[in-house]
Amino acid sequence: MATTFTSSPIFFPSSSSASLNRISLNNPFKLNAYPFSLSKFSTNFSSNSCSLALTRKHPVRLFQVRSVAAPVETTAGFDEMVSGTQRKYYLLGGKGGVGKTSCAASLAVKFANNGHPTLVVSTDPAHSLSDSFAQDLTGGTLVPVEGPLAPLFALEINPDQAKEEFRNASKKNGGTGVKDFMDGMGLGMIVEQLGELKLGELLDTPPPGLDEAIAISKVIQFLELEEYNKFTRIVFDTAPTGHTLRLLSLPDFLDASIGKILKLRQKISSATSAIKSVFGQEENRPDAADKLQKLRERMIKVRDLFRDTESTEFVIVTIPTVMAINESSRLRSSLKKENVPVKRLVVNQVLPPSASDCKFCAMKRKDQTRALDLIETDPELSALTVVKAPLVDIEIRGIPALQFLGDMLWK
Ligand SMILES: Nc1ncnc2c1ncn2[C@@H]1O[C@H](COP(=O)(O)OP(=O)(O)OP(=O)(O)O)[C@@H](O)[C@H]1O
Repeated sequence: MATTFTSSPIFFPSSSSASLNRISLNNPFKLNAYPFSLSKFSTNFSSNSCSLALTRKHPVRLFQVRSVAAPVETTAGFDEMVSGTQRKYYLLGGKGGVGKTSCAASLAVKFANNGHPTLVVSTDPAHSLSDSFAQDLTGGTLVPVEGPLAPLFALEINPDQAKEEFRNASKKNGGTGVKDFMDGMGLGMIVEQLGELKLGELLDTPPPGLDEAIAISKVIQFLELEEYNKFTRIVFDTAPTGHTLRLLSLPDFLDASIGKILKLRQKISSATSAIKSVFGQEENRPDAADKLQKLRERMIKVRDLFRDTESTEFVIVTIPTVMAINESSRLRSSLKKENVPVKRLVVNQVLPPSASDCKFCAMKRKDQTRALDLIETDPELSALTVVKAPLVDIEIRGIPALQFLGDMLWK
């Protein structure tokens, strides 16, 4: 017997009858990878919504359909993004709250629906992947995302845990613990040299961006594992702009610090056997210096990854406000200085055209147009491919909503 119940809204890209007409009564269509056939259809254009009854074998599902913005004209060049099976990395970043997670999640879903085994990673200390996918993806390990056609996995890096590992490795090799120990041994000169490194203090009061650097180096560590070989697309949902900018210079800084520590460690360990024991020479225990050396290598990989034009692209996400666009311009300038490849600028939450006489909307649209015009004259942004995504009238959460956003955005 058929059952009737309400489910989450499904979305169609336009309020126009043309869009809705595409669904004809006898025409089965695919929703979230399941075949449905349409049995009943009623509209109410005055409230911008309509109801559908969808039949899948016996049960009847009732959906609310909201009409939203017309699709945007500029295309992101998704064909180029999706082509090839060699691994590609997409880092999405921008000002806080502009829709980085929504855009990153929608891109990951689109890659997976196009056959790429995909990994979406959050390195933002304030994770929101679970909220965006409406699935529990926490835990700091690979978690499968239910819904897309090809495998999609999510990884939310726990920055505190990653930082703790780093702190432990470096303390054994010249951080505050060793400094205190050698101070007690009266090794003044070495203590002074260690003082210069200031790594202990750095980890006690980390500068913004350090979490992000360590989280990304943790991802690199994961990528060395065999189970990660299958991913041909890796999408990063990064922390807001400020973090990202500082992050860019951190790998070099940390690489230099770790390099110094390793050199110093070599000098010290040959000086006295007492000091040697501090650095963990016990049998069956991995040498802390090896761990530190690995971390250093990963930092170099992070730095190289950011700058590899063949495999990596940083996509700037913004919204049509003067403040956000100015910030995007500064971000692009810094990324350019650091040789990080950028080709696309996503302008999210653009008000769709409307025939209504809403004064607030008209003012807001004018304001957005002014901001959008800025992009055309901005020396940093004007050369980028600008992709606009409309502001939709409900929150983007869950796979169907991300598919909907992705289909408008990544074309
Ligand atoms: N085009 C859109 N239309 C309507 N709502 C949107 C759109 N894009 C994003 N949102 C909503 O805006 C909110 C913020 O989006 P999101 O979490 O993706 O931003 P963020 O840049 O990742 O934020 P943060 O900087 O806090 O990590 C969410 O509630 C999301 O559903």
